[in-house]
Amino acid sequence: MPVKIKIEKKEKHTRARLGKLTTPHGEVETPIFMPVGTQATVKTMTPEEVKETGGRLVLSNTYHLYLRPGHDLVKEAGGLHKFMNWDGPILTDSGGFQVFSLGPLRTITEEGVEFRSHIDGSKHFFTPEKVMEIEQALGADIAMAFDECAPYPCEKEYAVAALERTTRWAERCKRVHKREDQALFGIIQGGVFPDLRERSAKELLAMDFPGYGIGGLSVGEPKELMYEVLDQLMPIMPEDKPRYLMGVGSPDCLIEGVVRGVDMFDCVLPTRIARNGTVFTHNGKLTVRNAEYARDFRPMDQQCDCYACRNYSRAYIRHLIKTDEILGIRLTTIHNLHFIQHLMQNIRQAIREDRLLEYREDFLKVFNAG
Ligand SMILES: Nc1nc2cc3nc(NCCc4ccc(CCO)cc4)[nH]c3cc2c(=O)[nH]1
Repeated sequence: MPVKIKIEKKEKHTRARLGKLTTPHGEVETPIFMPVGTQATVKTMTPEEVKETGGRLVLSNTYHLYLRPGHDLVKEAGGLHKFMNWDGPILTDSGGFQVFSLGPLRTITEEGVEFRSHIDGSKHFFTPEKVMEIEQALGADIAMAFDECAPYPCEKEYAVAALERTTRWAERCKRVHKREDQALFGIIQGGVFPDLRERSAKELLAMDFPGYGIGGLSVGEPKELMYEVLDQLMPIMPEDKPRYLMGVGSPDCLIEGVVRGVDMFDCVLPTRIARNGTVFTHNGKLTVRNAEYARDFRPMDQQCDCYACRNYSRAYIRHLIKTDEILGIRLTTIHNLHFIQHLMQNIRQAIREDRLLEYREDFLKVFNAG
């Protein structure tokens, strides 16, 4: 059993759990936020810097690495860990979300998805079997099944068809997945329809995957609707398997997801907005590139002890970003990753002390007031 979760403590007033996720590349604490390294790098960060901010498990992406540099090249390099010099656990998403996001550039059939590369328009065909070949070549500790992520909004019939195909493709993934040191996670679909979510979960739980992604969310639906789907879905999830809410999220969504029993999260948000010159602070978001900070010699967040906040001012970081100096987005990235990991550390401590609801109230009162 290469990947398993051990629940250390259940929070008294919520469904939140404190756990330890064991993988072939080490053990990590949950709830966990996983920085996204789509093309085998957490953008602008060295692996040491990712670790320094608190990152322990990083994501990479099958679709992107298949297109560039190619999974065969990564395999030849000794696999993803060696290639990107990351000695901790890695999770690869299957590309289900990417190929479905290509819109008109893709054709879905029962066999698989024909799509055109977003880079050069060349034609490719992903089947569950092909995606398993790619993920096994990349060698992540956790590989996500090839699924069909229904858009939001969509007709219930569409969500049914996507759920049913996702179940059939999960079977096909499981049948060809042979790598013993890699855990294959199923992905639950079903759109925002509680009955479909329950059906998708039950069909995939019957296949006994070591962990489960909750897909089809954070695709444009209102946050309250996502929370409602989780309220209905989480009670039927097994206690002893990791629950991974894919593509989430912002600080409020992370807290709300943990309250509802989610163990694992990933999102490009912290690193993406950092490159646009926006950072999280305990008072909410701050766009440090704005003119109002030109002569502001305070740190980005006066309550933050990250490398960027200990050594540089808003004025300096704004100057770097305005002049396209690469150090600027490196500093905002370091800060945002540190901010999110520090939030997860506070959440884990609040679970230990059975005061997660108080923590949620205190954090959001100040964060949302900003
Ligand atoms: N295989 C698979 N992967 C997924 C990845 C996802 N990622 C999301 N949401 C991410 C949304 C997202 C995208 C960009 C930004 C930055 C904006 O500045 C923030 C969030 N939902 C997702 C659903 C699925 C899914 O069903 N199946």
